[in-house]
Amino acid sequence: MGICGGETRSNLLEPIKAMDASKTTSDINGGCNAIDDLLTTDCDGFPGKSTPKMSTVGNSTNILWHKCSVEKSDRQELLKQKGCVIWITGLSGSGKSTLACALSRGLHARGKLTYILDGDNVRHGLNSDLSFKAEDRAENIRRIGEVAKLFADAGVICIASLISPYGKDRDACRALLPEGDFVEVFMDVPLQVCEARDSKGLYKLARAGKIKGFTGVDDPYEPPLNSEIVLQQREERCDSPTHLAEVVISYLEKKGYLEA
Ligand SMILES: Nc1ncnc2c1ncn2[C@@H]1O[C@H](COP(=O)(O)OS(=O)(=O)O)[C@@H](OP(=O)(O)O)[C@H]1O
Ligand SMILES: Nc1ncnc2c1ncn2[C@@H]1O[C@H](COP(=O)(O)OP(=O)(O)O)[C@@H](O)[C@H]1O
Repeated sequence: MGICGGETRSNLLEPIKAMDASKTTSDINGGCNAIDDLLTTDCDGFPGKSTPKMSTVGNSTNILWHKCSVEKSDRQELLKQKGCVIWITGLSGSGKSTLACALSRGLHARGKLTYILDGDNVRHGLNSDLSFKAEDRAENIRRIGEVAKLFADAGVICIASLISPYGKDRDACRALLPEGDFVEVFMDVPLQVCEARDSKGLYKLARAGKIKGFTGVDDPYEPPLNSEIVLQQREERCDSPTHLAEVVISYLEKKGYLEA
């Protein structure tokens, strides 16, 4: 990749300079002081003269990480919040989607940018190729974890709500993020309560043998042991979704995620 036809070096620098008057060109370009430096290093906007070190990740060979001078901290400053992932896990019917929505509403009302990745919804598109067998659930969780990481890097408070039944897969998603940025919320609702709610009629179908491998019925759910937040609901009617959302919002406030 080279400098595009008609664009001069100084043309290309203008948007960088205009971006943040408080930063020096050196700050913005990660320590590159002169245009000649820019041309011999991997700073963004210019190709390096030296051969860059290529990587291999999984089956992707000869790939190169491109760094940009607009960083996560810049986006967080713009949004006046810190990007993170709220990972809501629990049985079907435990109230994950309801909490995700109440949380999004509560944060939106405080001027905070959120985005929900709901298992059910993501399975309508990106993950529509995945079934509910163990390896597909693992892949569902992995992909949602990776997408959530991108949202957090964008500075967004990303709310992932999916059953995510396996501890190993949840922990792998946690490991994708910096310490503290993955907040696991366990909807600790007994199977009997979820089954009594049965808002989609899926438990009934599972008990009748019409859905095979339904979580909690004939497929496992591994309760998390070290969640940042545990929301216990022992009866069908207990804390309102708004109240539960407030518990999560208070946690985020205390940990400094609602300011840049
Ligand atoms: N076999 C089986 N087991 C569990 N759930 C099932 C199944 N088949 C379909 N559904 C519906 O899919 C929703 C769960 O999708 P997830 O992506 O959250 O599941 S997982 O994390 O991959 O286990 C789940 O939604 P929620 O009720 O919101 O959890 C169900 O609507
Ligand atoms: N805090 C709550 N108290 C009582 N009922 C709830 C609560 N949260 C959700 N519900 C009800 O439980 C059912 C399942 O909620 P849902 O959010 O769809 O769960 P999940 O996404 O875990 O399957 C719905 O009928 C919903 O109205």
